[in-house]
Formats: sequence, structure tokens, C-alpha cells
Amino acid sequence: MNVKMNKKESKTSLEGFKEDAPEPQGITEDKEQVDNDSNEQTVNRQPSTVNSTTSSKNIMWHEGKVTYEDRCKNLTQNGVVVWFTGLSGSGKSTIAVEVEKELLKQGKAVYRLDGDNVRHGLNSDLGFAKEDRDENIRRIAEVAALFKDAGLITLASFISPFQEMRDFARERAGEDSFIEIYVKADVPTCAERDPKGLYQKAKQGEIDDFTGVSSPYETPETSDVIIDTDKLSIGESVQKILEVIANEQ
Ligand SMILES: Nc1ncnc2c1ncn2[C@@H]1O[C@H](COP(=O)(O)OS(=O)(=O)O)[C@@H](OP(=O)(O)O)[C@H]1O
Ligand SMILES: Nc1ncnc2c1ncn2[C@@H]1O[C@H](COP(=O)(O)OP(=O)(O)O)[C@@H](O)[C@H]1O
Repeated sequence: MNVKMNKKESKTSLEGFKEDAPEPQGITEDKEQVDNDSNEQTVNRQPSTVNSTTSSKNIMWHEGKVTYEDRCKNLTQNGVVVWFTGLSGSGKSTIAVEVEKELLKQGKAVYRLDGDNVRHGLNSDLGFAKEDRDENIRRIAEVAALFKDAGLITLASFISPFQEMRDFARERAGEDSFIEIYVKADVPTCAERDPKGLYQKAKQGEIDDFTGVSSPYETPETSDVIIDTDKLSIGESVQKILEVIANEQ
């Protein structure tokens, strides 16, 4: 197994650093950021594959002795975030559940994050207005990036209707550790499937801000894979995604 470096992470993590900041040593990135805006000259240390977004000057990274690469070696796999986006009813959860089952059979360390499930706990305080959806995806993007840093194949299925937040999730995981899958099915198809009866409720005005009906879905511009569930069976979709994941390992 070849543990992969993350090109975009390397680039991003250098941004904003002083010119005399130390260069990365070996495969583990360990950089120091000296904050000159603060009287106290705070030093922020950043880990191998998680880049800081904190605006606080008094938060310091506590370096561990186990790296991302160490974890990947133990697990004999690379961490990756597989991000499923699409309308409600497009098939995100159905496909992700099958992909998870197949990866587990292959002996992979895999974990699935799902919109409905996460909204029962971590994000139970959030609704479906744009700012709530953005915060929902921001938190999930951070969680998924941490799971990836733990070395897991992380499946995330969320409507994630806004391009900006999908890009944020990609940036947090790192370009080389993120696969965006557009689970494509149009509103009429999803409304006909209506597995939870939500389109019916939305059309009757019982649900506000329902994606595709009264809230926008921005068609993905940068998906790595498009799965057209109008054309592909569940089995065909699962096989296609397993092949893409295998290429990342
Ligand atoms: N107003 C509205 N719009 C869209 N979806 C709604 C809404 N209200 C409840 N639900 C249910 O919530 C699930 C989507 O949650 P997500 O966290 O994936 O949404 S988002 O990414 O923040 O847009 C979604 O799950 P999926 O059908 O699996 O996509 C719905 O079951
Ligand atoms: N080719 C297909 N791929 C995925 N789901 C499909 C397909 N054809 C029909 N379906 C059905 O569509 C529904 C998709 O629901 P779900 O997986 O909950 O979607 P989402 O998670 O995107 O809201 C399920 O009832 C599933 O059986």
C-alpha cells in the first residue's frame, strides 16, 4: 500500500506562513505559524493532515507521536472522504449503505455519516434554512476530515445543496483524499419515488424550504463521479463507486 501525500493540503497549509517557516520533513508535515499580530507571539503547530481554521490567537496544536501515515499503515488503507450529494430521494443513502457493506466485507475500516442520522444528534439544533444547512455541512466536513485523518474510508451522504459548502468539505479533507459523487436524479423522479413521503408534504405546504421544491439545489460543477440513478441500477452504482474507491487505495 502506498500512503499518499495530499497535494492540496501541502499547498494550503503553507499559505499564510512566514517565509522562514520550516519546510516539511519527510512525509509528515509539521509547520510552525508565528502570529505577529499578537503581542505574545503565539506559535500554532499544525498536524499532518488537518489544517487549522481557528481565528483564535491562543489556541495551539498539541502534536502527537502517531501520524496519519502510521495509522494508515496499521489499517493497510488510505483515509478518504467519499461525499455523496443529491436531492432527497436520489439514492444517496441506499447506495452508501451498500457501499459500506461491501467495503466492510473487503476488510476495510469504513464509517458512514448520513444526513438524517447526524441531524438526530450532533446537528439536532439545525433546521433547513440556508445558514443552518451551511452550518450542518461545515460541521460534517470537519468530522469527515477527522475520520479521514484517522485513516477511515468515510462515506458522507448529505443533500449538501450548495457548491460553496461542497468545496469547503473537499478543502477540509484535502483534494487528493476527497471523492465527490453526484447522485443524479431529477425532481420528478425523486418525487415519484418519495420514499419518506416528504415531496408530498412539501407540495402540500407542510414542509418549508424543501430542496428541489422550495429551496435550491445547485447542480455540482466539480463532481469526480456522476451516478445517474435513473439509468444505473443500485448494484451497478455500487460497483462503479467501489472501483473509484479502490483506485484511491
Ligand atoms: N426541508 C427539507 N429539505 C430537505 N430535506 C429535508 C427537509 N426536511 C427534512 N428533510 C430530511 O432531511 C434530510 C436531509 O438532511 P441533510 O443534512 O442531508 O440536508 S442538507 O445537506 O443540510 O441540505 C433528508 O434526507 P434524504 O432524503 O436522505 O436526503 C430528509 O429526509
Ligand atoms: N437506481 C437507484 N439507485 C438508488 N435508489 C434507487 C434506485 N432506483 C430506485 N431507488 C429507490 O429510490 C429511493 C432512494 O431513497 P434514499 O436512498 O433514501 O435517497 P436519499 O438518501 O438520496 O434521500 C429508495 O427507495 C430506493 O430504493
